[in-house]
Amino acid sequence: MKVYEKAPAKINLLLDVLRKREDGYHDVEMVMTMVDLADRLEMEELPRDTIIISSQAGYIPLDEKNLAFQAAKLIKERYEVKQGVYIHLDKKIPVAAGLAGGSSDAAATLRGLNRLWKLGIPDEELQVLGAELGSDVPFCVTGGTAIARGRGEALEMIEQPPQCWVVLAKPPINVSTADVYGRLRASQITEHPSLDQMRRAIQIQSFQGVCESLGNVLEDVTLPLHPEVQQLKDAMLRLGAEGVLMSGSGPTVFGLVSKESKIARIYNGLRGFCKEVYAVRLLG
Ligand SMILES: C[C@](O)(CO)[C@H](O)COP(=O)(O)OP(=O)(O)OC[C@H]1O[C@@H](n2ccc(N)nc2=O)[C@H](O)[C@@H]1O
Ligand SMILES: Nc1ncnc2c1ncn2[C@@H]1O[C@H](COP(=O)(O)OP(=O)(O)OP(=O)(O)O)[C@@H](O)[C@H]1O
Repeated sequence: MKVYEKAPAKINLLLDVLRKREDGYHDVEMVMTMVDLADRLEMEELPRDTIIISSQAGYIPLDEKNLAFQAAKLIKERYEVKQGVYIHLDKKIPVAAGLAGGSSDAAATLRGLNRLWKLGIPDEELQVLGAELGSDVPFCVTGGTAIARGRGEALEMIEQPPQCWVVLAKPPINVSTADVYGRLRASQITEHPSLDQMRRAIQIQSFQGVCESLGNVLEDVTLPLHPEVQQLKDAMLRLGAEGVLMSGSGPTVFGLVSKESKIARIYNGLRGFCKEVYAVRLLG
């Protein structure tokens, strides 16, 4: 038997860091939502007790370092599943981009294997399992739009933001999430984005309000290290995006656009100096 799952990318409309914790993680306040750019996973049961990962993407690990492998191993161990699984990852989300590609693959693996092996695990339990794999995984289990607290695992579901276009552009540089958090001095953050203002803008479905409330304190670390991220933000604004922000720890920048007629200009303008550009919708 085979099951299929879509693993969409996430963006952070807001990312604030409150404090560094004893365990090395940071307490955050984030507003997260999904966009219509997704990896596709195919999962097939194997009679042997083994986990095999394949992918058309040549640049991700296919062994136990792969988050889908780790998710399959975790669910097999916890629920004492003796069968094995073959997982094919059709990667569409850029890797190490700040779009939670690996986390979403892990969450999709948990959902898929729950169905394949008829385990009947409720979403909340999958989220608890997911938190063992990464801070973004619990949100990716259900998707939607959420305020995430704690280290990202404490979720409060909220309504969808007003529908719009999202242009994503990833400059050709690698950014490590651990390195960005490691360089951040939480006590020295002077400007915190307003969660209340973002929540209100979403509540009243104000696109302009959402654009005005975008904020990510990790930009304070990534932008000085990688000036090309700031250049991308400036270019997006110049080309007509109504709100722009770096997603997660970067380096991907997203621009929110209300009118389809503006997309071609922004897309073509960015393609001039950035190979990885996508124009997608928010996942409603
Ligand atoms: C940047 C975001 O992607 C925004 O959604 C997340 O905050 C990070 O989520 P993630 O990639 O799933 O992160 P994890 O795999 O759990 O952690 C990677 C590393 O980032 C740092 N980290 C992560 C989350 C957090 N709240 N505080 C941290 O300090 C830790 O050093 C950790 O070792
Ligand atoms: N299934 C997977 N897909 C992509 N990368 C993976 C996967 N499994 C493990 N990795 C490794 O994880 C690292 C981060 O990749 P990923 O695409 O998840 O980053 P990200 O989008 O920055 O995530 P986040 O936004 O959660 O910080 C890469 O170095 C990659 O080699």
